[in-house]
Amino acid sequence: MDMIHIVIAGPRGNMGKEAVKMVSAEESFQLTAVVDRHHDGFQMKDVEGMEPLDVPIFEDMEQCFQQVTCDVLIDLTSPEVGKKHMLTAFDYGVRPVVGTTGFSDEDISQLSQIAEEKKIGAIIAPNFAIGAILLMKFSKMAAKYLPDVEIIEQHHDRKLDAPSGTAVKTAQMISEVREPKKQGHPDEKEQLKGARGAEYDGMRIHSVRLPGLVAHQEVIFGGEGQSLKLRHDSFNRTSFMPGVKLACETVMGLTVLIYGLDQIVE
Ligand SMILES: NC(=O)C1=CN([C@@H]2O[C@H](COP(=O)(O)OP(=O)(O)OC[C@H]3O[C@@H](n4cnc5c(N)ncnc54)[C@H](O)[C@@H]3O)[C@@H](O)[C@H]2O)C=CC1
Ligand SMILES: O=C(O)C1=N[C@H](C(=O)O)C[C@H](O)C1
Repeated sequence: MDMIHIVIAGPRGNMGKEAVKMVSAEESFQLTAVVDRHHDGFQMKDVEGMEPLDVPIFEDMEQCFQQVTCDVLIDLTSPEVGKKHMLTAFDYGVRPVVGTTGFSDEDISQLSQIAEEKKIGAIIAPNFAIGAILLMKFSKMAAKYLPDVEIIEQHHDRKLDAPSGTAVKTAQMISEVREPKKQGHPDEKEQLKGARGAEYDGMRIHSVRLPGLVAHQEVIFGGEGQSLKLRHDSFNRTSFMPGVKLACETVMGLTVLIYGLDQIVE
């Protein structure tokens, strides 16, 4: 396989740090730069807390793409920043692999349209962990038979977006197979606002935020006299890295945007 030149945005974040380790350890990947909010002009090895690598740091994505070779941009920042980074990547013919969550449906369809027009591959993956992808697929399978479902996602208390990207994607996948349905009693009233969680197409999503958690999701199905619970836990961020690697390899052969690794993991 040809060497894949990679730039990582958000290299000091929880996910970015793991991605730097994974990319720099892979023989067929070369980390050519990182894009950080600070430390423009430094090398990673000169910055405390960064890996001791001879890799340049840029604060500006355009300058980065003008100065280093890049096939794939891995973005692990925030939705506003991630969208801007994707648009810049498309301008420079670079394929984005985006783990950042919190994009709206409009963002995704706008970015898909640009990728299609420019024939540049892109992947937005709300969850890179293989177990979480299987949880989404199993949930879709179960919802055909047990259409009453509630999603409970639990994350660390530094998370900015709620509900999680994974919970939204799970609800979207379930919606593809179940008849539109409003759950619970038709006359139910929330005595305390938010008690029934967020609503997605009649389904309820509950978001828990606590220190000590990483990323966890339960999908609970209810039927007459029975219940089915599907659960996935990420206990650390290394759990996401095989999916990031797979996305970087796969995006090289794409000419459209793929939303969700469920499209790739068959
Ligand atoms: N798809 C997946 O499997 C996963 C996705 N995530 C998502 O990834 C994103 C990042 O998560 P964490 O690493 O936990 O967050 P974090 O807050 O630890 O890291 C985000 C990093 O982005 C950096 N950043 C912000 N603006 C920037 C800019 N303009 N240029 C360069 N860097 C910038 C921040 O300085 C920070 O270091 C979130 O949206 C989260 O939901 C997190 C875990 C797994
Ligand atoms: O912020 C996180 O940590 C995570 N975010 C993603 C999401 O919003 O689904 C993926 C995973 O749950 C971890």
